[in-house]
Amino acid sequence: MPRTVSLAVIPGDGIGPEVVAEALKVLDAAVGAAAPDVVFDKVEYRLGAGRYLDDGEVLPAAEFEQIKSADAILLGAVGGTPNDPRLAGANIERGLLLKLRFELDHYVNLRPTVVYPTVESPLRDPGDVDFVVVREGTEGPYVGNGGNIRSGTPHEIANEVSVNTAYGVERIVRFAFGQASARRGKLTLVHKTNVLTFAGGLWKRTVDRVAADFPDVAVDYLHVDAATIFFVTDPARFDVIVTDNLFGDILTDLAGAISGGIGLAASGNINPDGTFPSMFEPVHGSAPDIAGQQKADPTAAILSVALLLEHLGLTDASAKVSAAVRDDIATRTGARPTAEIGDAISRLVLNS
Ligand SMILES: NC(=O)c1ccc[n+]([C@@H]2O[C@H](COP(=O)([O-])OP(=O)(O)OC[C@H]3O[C@@H](n4cnc5c(N)ncnc54)[C@H](O)[C@@H]3O)[C@@H](O)[C@H]2O)c1
Ligand SMILES: CC(C)[C@H](C(=O)O)[C@@H](O)C(=O)O
Ligand SMILES: [Mg+2]
Repeated sequence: MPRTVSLAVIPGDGIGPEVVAEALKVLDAAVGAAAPDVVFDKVEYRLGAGRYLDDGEVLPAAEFEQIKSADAILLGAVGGTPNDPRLAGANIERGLLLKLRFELDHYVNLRPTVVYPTVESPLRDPGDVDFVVVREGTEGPYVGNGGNIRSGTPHEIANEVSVNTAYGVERIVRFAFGQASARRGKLTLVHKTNVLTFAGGLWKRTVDRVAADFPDVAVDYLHVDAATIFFVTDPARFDVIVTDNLFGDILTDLAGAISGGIGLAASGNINPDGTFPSMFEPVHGSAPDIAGQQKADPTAAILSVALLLEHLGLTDASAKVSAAVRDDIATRTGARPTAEIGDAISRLVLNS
């Protein structure tokens, strides 16, 4: 009996559909080559800013229920041009993307960074860079715990309060220790404990306590501002970084930039207990400035497929995708259209 995997596909807006088309090409190639007994049953959902502008819907309940029952989700990118007034009432990011992450309890936002030896990194000599940011995905300043008074007046007061629970911090910290233990045994907590003493204190105490269960892991701490220095001057020092939702968001765009471009940065929004489907997506957004021009690098979406395959236990297929990306990057000389990159990586997968 073939195994069937139901995959919800949300191409989204801007470059989202362009990069997802290439990611699916590579997925099909990898599954054909390394997991021929697995059938991917893909269902596409047209969600995002474009859909909202068409019919006013952000995430209809019926579609959400279907997505929730899938085995996994592949997402391109959602959102329009930043600050487009037509989207002000919708808040696609919160109403769609964050709703999926929160409702599907994607408390692990896993964002790996590798600087491939031949890649054009803006760093002159990045060294052997291979780290993973374990970003908390369901708490922090992202929860919408805020409000304002006297809106629009010179006396407006706006609050956006970060929520950090002992339960939420402990589960992400434990996951990060597990990752470090399986990798090179080094965990760096990144926070801002010198100023955010309440939230930072909880994170620091949790790391110190959980450390006792992982004697094989060496623990380090950096304030987030200092961490940005080391991302540029010595990124090879990192193995696993654990941090909150907002710091993790910012650090992983920087990680993408140092690794040779945001078009290379993949991510997994993971529900480790498997109660809900995990969601895989590039770190980048819908890039309205280059949309529709075949200028987007689909590698981040393709590497997100590698994370998806690994999550589903299809490790050979996942390894083929990662190896094909590595080989493609090794021969890159200049800009290529989006589809050409997807075709080249698919060929490498099939020939491996
Ligand atoms: N996961 C998501 O769906 C997601 C993530 C980030 C931003 N967004 C949304 O996307 C929209 C645009 O956001 P932004 O401009 O801040 O960030 P962005 O990541 O879309 O773009 C930032 C810069 O990176 C470039 N870039 C991004 N992806 C690229 C790729 N694959 N290849 C080559 N260049 C690439 C863009 O051209 C742009 O110059 C906003 O609506 C934002 O909210 C969505
Ligand atoms: C679009 C936005 C809500 C999202 C985030 O902040 O998490 C994005 O920047 C990301 O990194 O996935
Ligand atoms: Mg981001």
